[in-house]
Amino acid sequence: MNPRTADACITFEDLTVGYGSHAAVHHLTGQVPRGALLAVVGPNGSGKSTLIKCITGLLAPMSGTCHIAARTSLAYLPQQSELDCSFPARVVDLVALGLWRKRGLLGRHRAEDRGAVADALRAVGLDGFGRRPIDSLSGGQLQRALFARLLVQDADLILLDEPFNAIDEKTIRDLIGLILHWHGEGRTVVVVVHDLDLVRAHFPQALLLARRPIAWGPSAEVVTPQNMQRARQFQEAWDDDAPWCEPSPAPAGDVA
Ligand SMILES: Nc1ncnc2c1ncn2[C@@H]1O[C@H](COP(=O)(O)OP(=O)(O)OP(=O)(O)O)[C@@H](O)[C@H]1O
Repeated sequence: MNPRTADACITFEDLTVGYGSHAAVHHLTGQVPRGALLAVVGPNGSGKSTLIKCITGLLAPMSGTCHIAARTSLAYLPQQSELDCSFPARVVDLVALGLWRKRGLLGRHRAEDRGAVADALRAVGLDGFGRRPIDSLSGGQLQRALFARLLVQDADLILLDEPFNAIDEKTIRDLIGLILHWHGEGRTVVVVVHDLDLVRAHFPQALLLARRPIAWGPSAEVVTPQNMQRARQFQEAWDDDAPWCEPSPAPAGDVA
């Protein structure tokens, strides 16, 4: 096991996590240093969302540990399919939810908060959309509004689960720009991504999962045809009804 180092933001020690008695991610060991920009990749059902949920604390480890450095504030954007945006709220209300840690859920917003929300809407290209009901937004506009909420949340660790799914190319480019900006500010950003060209182009580090870690390190070394094929083979051969597995050596990551 890797010792926890001072600059680690997230430390996994032989982490296994899943649902009921079914493990979805097995034996993950490694560290995500503060300030890393990490893409989590892998075939469908390979455990990417499960890992993100474990980092947020929504899912407890079945064995091993997932440790977040002390005093790390965390922001999480689930897949859009997990969000219910049918309730009657305006775009400004959705974005202002990012302030709840500062103000509490029912806290009164100050002029500076309204300014922060307006700045965030401008930064994501939604100037003038504040009073629109959220159920009137397109998928791309909604994703921009959710990124505005992340902006006002101002977290040290940002977790994004498939933020580019079903989003037009211009919006993807703009959202990538925001992610790179957060990276430049020294925040730690972990993103589940399906588009491997985006990973190669913009993400310095990648973790390839297929129910267990297949590779972890610089994206150019991880996202290779050989590794992707290994991941697909491993995923296809996976038996969900197999008995509890024994620990096996797996690549440990320590990304910079
Ligand atoms: N709530 C749940 N209850 C039981 N099993 C689940 C649950 N969510 C996911 N799983 C199972 O855990 C495994 C990993 O799922 P997960 O959603 O983490 O994969 P993923 O890599 O994010 O997939 P995708 O790319 O399709 O979003 C799958 O076999 C899935 O069916």
